Amino acid sequence: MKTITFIGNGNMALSIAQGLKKNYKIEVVGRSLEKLKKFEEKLGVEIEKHIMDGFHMQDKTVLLCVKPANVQEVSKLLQGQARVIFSVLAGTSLEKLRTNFNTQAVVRTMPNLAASVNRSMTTLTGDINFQEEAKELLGAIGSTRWLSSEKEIDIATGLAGSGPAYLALIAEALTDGAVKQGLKRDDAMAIMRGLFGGFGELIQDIHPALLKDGVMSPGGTTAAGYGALEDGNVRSACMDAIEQAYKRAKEL
Ligand SMILES: NC(=O)C1=CN([C@@H]2O[C@H](COP(=O)(O)OP(=O)(O)OC[C@H]3O[C@@H](n4cnc5c(N)ncnc54)[C@H](OP(=O)(O)O)[C@@H]3O)[C@@H](O)[C@H]2O)C=CC1
Ligand SMILES: O=C(O)[C@@H]1CCC=N1
Repeated sequence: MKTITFIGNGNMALSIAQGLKKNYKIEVVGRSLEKLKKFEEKLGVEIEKHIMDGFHMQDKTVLLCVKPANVQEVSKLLQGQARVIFSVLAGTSLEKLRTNFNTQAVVRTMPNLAASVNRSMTTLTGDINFQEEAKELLGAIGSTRWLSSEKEIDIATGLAGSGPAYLALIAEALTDGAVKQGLKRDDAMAIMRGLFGGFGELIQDIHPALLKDGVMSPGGTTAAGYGALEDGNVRSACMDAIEQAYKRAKEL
């Protein structure tokens, strides 16, 4: 079994490790043995645990899962030259990764929180020689799409990386709206979850505009509600959200 070396033991590392644990041996490098043990407990399989300071990554296949602000601090603690680093760090350029880390190759990846349920939409870019390996590795946690530039992965970060948070806002707001009109909270939550489950399937094959046309009856309830969303500038706010997320990715 091939070994994947996670550097970082946070949420994203755990979500990805969940998807990989059946087909790969997992090694995790962190700052505290206690946290590494908790990671192992949550993952439910035995892992190799290593402290970051002085860790040798010679010829290893690394999944870098720390925060963008940790790059310099973390890189100073590591020794040896990695075979390849797959980074999940938002907005952190290939150049910055190559400058800080001793590695033969670098690929940027942008998974999302659905990695924990094997349904991540992960975008990829970087060393073209590792395109197939990146697709196979990150394909274990959902769908992948290789992009041809860093600009594109920074934009996609706003769409699919941050996207679950934006959709969660919509989900919570619609549920609150139903509660405000008198629906019980438990019922509203169950209905909202059913809505998102079915919508997730539908949107795979139908253009959003056609899906909307199919729901909206002349003079009906959907048209009434849709008008309120347009009055509230939801469309424009969604487009601004992607713009602001992209802008932020470039600053990281
Ligand atoms: N959350 C998400 O939905 C997504 C996140 N990402 C990216 O994933 C990366 C990790 O995010 P996430 O897992 O959510 O964050 P977490 O906060 O859960 O994990 C961060 C990890 O970095 C480690 N760390 C923090 N500070 C330092 C430091 N100074 N030196 C060494 N290690 C440090 C933490 O160690 P310790 O446990 O010891 O504190 C922890 O293991 C980020 O770069 C983010 O851009 C990408 C896509 C989606
Ligand atoms: O908010 C962030 O910066 C990270 C990247 C995408 C999702 N979470």
